[in-house]
Amino acid sequence: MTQDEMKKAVGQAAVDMIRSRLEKDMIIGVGTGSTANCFIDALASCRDLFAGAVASSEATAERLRQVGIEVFDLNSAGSLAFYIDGADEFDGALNLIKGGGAALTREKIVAAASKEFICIVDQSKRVDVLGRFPLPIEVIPMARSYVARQLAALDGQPVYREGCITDNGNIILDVHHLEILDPKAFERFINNIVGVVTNGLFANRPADVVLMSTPAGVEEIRART
Ligand SMILES: O=C[C@H](O)[C@H](O)[C@H](O)COP(=O)(O)O
Repeated sequence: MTQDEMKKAVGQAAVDMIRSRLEKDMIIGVGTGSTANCFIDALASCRDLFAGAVASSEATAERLRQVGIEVFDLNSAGSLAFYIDGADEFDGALNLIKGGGAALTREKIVAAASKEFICIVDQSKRVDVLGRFPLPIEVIPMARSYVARQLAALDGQPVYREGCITDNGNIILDVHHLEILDPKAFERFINNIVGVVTNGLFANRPADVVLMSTPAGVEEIRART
């Protein structure tokens, strides 16, 4: 089974998980990336069962509209029933690293506004300790050098993502060579650096459930207690 086939399978599994819980007036949150795109494609078959979606990026909004799903502004949508999105890494507590596609800030906002976060990944995203994937940080452009110096002092190696401007008009620094042993504290610490908009750790709002695609099928993973 190829990675693309695993992404399609987990996109379909997420639709299977929520289909019977959709309601006519319900608005759901939809994430960004290649796995989220597979979810959107599978969701199209249910478009008459719910009102529409809030998108975590301009790219997702466009894809939702293409398959006939109405896109709502979060400010007029209220609380969302579900948020379905991919991730770049997840650990046993369902903490995530996200933002490989530069959509982390809007993703974090939509996740925060959602009652249940269903994360969809293939098995390559599972790690014991977060940090193998460089941690994306969205930064106000004028603060780029200042924030990079603060991050370097943490023993991380910040790398400017050349040519990437987020949907919010900001830049991304990817921090390499981290071993994130306390994701909740690290998320808060990075967010306290002046000039940081947000970082790609989802630890203070982790996923509620991870659907992980493997060649043998899709596993449902809940956090270890
Ligand atoms: O900014 C992008 C998002 O956080 C994505 O959810 C993440 O990068 C995973 O993307 P993919 O499903 O393409 O691996």
